[in-house]
Amino acid sequence: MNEPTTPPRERVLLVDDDATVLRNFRLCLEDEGYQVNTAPNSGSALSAVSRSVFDVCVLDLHIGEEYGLDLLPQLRAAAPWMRVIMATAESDAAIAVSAMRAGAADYLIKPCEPEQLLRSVAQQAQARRLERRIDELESSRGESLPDSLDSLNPAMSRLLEMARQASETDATVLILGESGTGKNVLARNIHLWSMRRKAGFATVNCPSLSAELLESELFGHVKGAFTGAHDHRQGRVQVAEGGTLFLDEIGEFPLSLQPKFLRFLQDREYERVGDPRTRTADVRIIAATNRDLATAVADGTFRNDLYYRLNVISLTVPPLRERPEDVLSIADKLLANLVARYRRPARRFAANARNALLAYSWPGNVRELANAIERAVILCAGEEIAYEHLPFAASGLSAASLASATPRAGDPVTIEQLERAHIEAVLGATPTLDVAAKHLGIDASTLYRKRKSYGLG
Ligand SMILES: Nc1ncnc2c1ncn2[C@@H]1O[C@H](COP(=O)(O)OP(=O)(O)OP(=O)(O)O)[C@@H](O)[C@H]1O
Repeated sequence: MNEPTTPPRERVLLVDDDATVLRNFRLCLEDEGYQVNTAPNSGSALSAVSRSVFDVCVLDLHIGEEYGLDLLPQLRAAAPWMRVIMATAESDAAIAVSAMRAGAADYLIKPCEPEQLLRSVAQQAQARRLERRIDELESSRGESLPDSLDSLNPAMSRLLEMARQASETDATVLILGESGTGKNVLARNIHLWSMRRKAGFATVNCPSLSAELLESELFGHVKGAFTGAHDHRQGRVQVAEGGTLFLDEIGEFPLSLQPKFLRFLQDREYERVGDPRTRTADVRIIAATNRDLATAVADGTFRNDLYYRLNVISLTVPPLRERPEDVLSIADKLLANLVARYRRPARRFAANARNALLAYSWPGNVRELANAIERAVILCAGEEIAYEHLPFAASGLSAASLASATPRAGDPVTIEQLERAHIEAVLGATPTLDVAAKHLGIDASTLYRKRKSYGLG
């Protein structure tokens, strides 16, 4: 049976002085769903690992005049969890052994085929995923809910109360709100508060798949139903039997599949792809989106009848800037989790860090806050996280200018910050993801991943 096809989310750093190699490796990995950054020399590689958290690094042995083996221990010291793949030429193959002794996880002989690069990166990404899973399980032992929810903000408290009430019924719930506000977390909590908690919670990520693959992901298929269907496969609906089916980013659900999904929503009846037998399912449905579904209905990209079927109980999660009361308590909770995960010494925030966390407007919501704290936990060598450990300091922004900061070309900001601002502006000025992707000159799935990683709605 095939595994569900979720794109990898690992972050990969490519270190090489050859721009063509960087470009080719980057495209090849991005096509598979990795988030990729490149560094043409040691200085920018070390600066990248001090700014972001990478899971895998592909490090060339000769970076111009510099020697990859000299950089390896520095990278290992700055990011001990990062798995380094040493790239060497055939003639340097013996050096690969020294690299492995110095802590490299694997080596790659260049020039290599895309499949070899992908295989090696996938192995290391898989190893990181397993390590993270073990860390998460260890740090959540004894806790009943992941990211358990509470709030000091009146609007958010009301929303949580409604969500608790809804969880006692089987009513369909539609969760709305900007990207990164915690819609996934709320959906999972509703499941855990409900009578269905002992059964499965299955997520379907609507935009990451074509209509054909999404149909098979949801409802399953039989062997030979289409080219590539080598095995029978149960769908997410069946995985969620007795429990909850969560449709993330329902606003991107393909129009052609909406009638079949509407019927499923009404009658809980469906057929696997390639199998005429009608099956019934016992699942509770939760859907989420950061799109304005009423506008999508008006544009003709979302069916009216499906919208009304989904919109039985709708919960709109407020953006973080509208619930400043929650920033520090979420930050403290994230700090505790991340410190346990990375085994770092940080225990609290200094006053200047707390003030900066409160002053910033968090356009990427809780996801941006979580990223900022993850980075700070890694950078902070002592017990107290200070202002300089936060990303604002790396951008050269004063605490006073945080609330209104929009980076422009030439500002002392990273390429990622500029890219984020540009993507945000283009998304705001275009009607759909496809049109925005055309403007940006990238494909829609790359834009989808970038939007997610930057926490943009
Ligand atoms: N109350 C919370 N406490 C701790 N972490 C949280 C909380 N809410 C959200 N997060 C974290 O913030 C990140 C974003 O949350 P989530 O994926 O639920 O947002 P979302 O609104 O579903 O985003 P998107 O629209 O992009 O799918 C996750 O890493 C999640 O664990």
